[in-house]
Amino acid sequence: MFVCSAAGCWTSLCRISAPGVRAALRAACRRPGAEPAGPCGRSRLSGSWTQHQQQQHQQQRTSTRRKLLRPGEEKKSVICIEGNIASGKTTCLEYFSKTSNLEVLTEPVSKWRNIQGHNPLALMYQDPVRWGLTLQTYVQLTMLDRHLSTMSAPVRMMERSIYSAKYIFVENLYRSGKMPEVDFAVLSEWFDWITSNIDIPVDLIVYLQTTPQTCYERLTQRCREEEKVIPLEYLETIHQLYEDWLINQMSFKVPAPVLVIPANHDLQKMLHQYEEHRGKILMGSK
Ligand SMILES: Nc1ncnc2c1ncn2[C@@H]1O[C@H](COP(=O)(O)OP(=O)(O)O)[C@@H](O)[C@H]1O
Ligand SMILES: Nc1ccn([C@H]2C[C@H](O)[C@@H](COP(=O)(O)O)O2)c(=O)n1
Repeated sequence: MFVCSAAGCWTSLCRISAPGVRAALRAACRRPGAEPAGPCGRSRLSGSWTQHQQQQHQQQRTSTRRKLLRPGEEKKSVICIEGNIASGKTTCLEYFSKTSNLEVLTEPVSKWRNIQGHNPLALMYQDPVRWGLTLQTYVQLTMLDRHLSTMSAPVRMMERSIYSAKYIFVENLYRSGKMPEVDFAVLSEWFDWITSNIDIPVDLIVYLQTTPQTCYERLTQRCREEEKVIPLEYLETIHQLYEDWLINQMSFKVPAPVLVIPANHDLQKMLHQYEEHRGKILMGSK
């Protein structure tokens, strides 16, 4: 059972600027006995839905949504586009942004590059041991804010998620010895609290599967100032973490079914694949 001291919570909530996060934290705090809404461990889809997966998925969605939907309220779907750095996520979102009744939310990278005149993304790449916690705390807050923002269309397609922030990037910093244990513990407790007390619906994960080499070439071509220090080995580690999470499903719980799209191809072939998979991506989330 979740219990909180309202006065204590308000003191700390006042410091949080993201309004969506503040509202959700407040709502969660007012819900003694609120049920944890953590990851559910659904499995991977490679090209097609199995009947069992579809039934399980539908049952889970129905039972969750039954509690939340009011009469006449529209059913909404959230699709998260996941993949390595420079795998083509933003390009994919751009393509789908022309779809009607769909909103796209890119990762708030501009915020990570500029918070009140500071650039925690650049600081993290320069000195991960010192600044990893700073960046990842802000990533966690801004991703939560993205997840909780009011939907303006029945379908939302968003870049990455609060889950990959923790399971891929925080995990990588910690495992590579670049995040002190105490920093990892603080971030983990925040993450566990959030995912146990706040409903973060994800209906489908689309995994853009690339080789690290392809990402390295695209990253070099994109030429983002902060990322010039990234070596191929970094992308290889991120790739392996993604594969263990979404393909092998042996590291962390997967919060939604996974649709894998091979993404090493040139742009034209990628757009063709998106068109080919459009139904599965948009209807698969229903
Ligand atoms: N299929 C593709 N083939 C070649 N270049 C691509 C392809 N998709 C994206 N790019 C380019 O690669 C870079 C990274 O793509 P982007 O969509 O920003 O990746 P992400 O959002 O995953 O970091 C950009 O310069 C983009 O124009
Ligand atoms: N939790 C995170 C999420 C992202 N980053 C870094 C990785 C990239 O340099 C940049 C944006 O990623 P992209 O959208 O280009 O794949 O942010 C991170 O360090 N931690």
